[in-house]
Amino acid sequence: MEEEQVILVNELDQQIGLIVTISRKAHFNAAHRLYRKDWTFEQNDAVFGKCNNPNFHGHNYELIVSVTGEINQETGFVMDVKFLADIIKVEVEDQFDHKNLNLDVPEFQDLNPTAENIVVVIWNKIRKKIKSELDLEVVLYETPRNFVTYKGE
Ligand SMILES: Nc1nc2c(c(=O)[nH]1)N=C([C@H](O)[C@H](O)COP(=O)(O)OP(=O)(O)OP(=O)(O)O)CN2
Ligand SMILES: [Zn+2]
Repeated sequence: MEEEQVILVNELDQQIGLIVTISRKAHFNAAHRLYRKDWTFEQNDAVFGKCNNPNFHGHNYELIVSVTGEINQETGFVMDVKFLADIIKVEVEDQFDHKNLNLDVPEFQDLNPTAENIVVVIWNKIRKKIKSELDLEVVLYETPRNFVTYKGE
């Protein structure tokens, strides 16, 4: 019995200082139009092509949110993934899902909703809700073949 306890303590000791990444997937469906308000239709057409359709078009966005940090010795968590899921729901899904990004989402009133700009907006919203000692990375798939990554660097 005593021998078992010693082994257990040693195993726990080995976890100290280990850095682990936890990830949570999410998705939202949204419409957008890529264009600049200060350009003519022709200028926008030349740069953004079919994405400049004035009647908008939509994507099934997929998200992978990753948090990296030290394992808490008491809980065994980097952070509770349920807590991360709740942050994503409130900060991203509730704000973006089934919305027109250009018309419905304040962050894109004057910001072109490209995948690059969307991932930075999402990162900033989630960053505010995560402990400062944890690192955050967000990967956003706009289509199954097009995706962007932002780590705040
Ligand atoms: N750098 C970026 N380029 C493009 C973005 C972007 O956000 N950043 N966005 C678009 C459009 O939103 C467009 O709707 C993307 O769709 P599409 O070109 O149809 O992408 P697919 O992966 O479905 O296309 P395939 O070529 O059939 O693989 C364009 N560019
Ligand atoms: Zn698009």
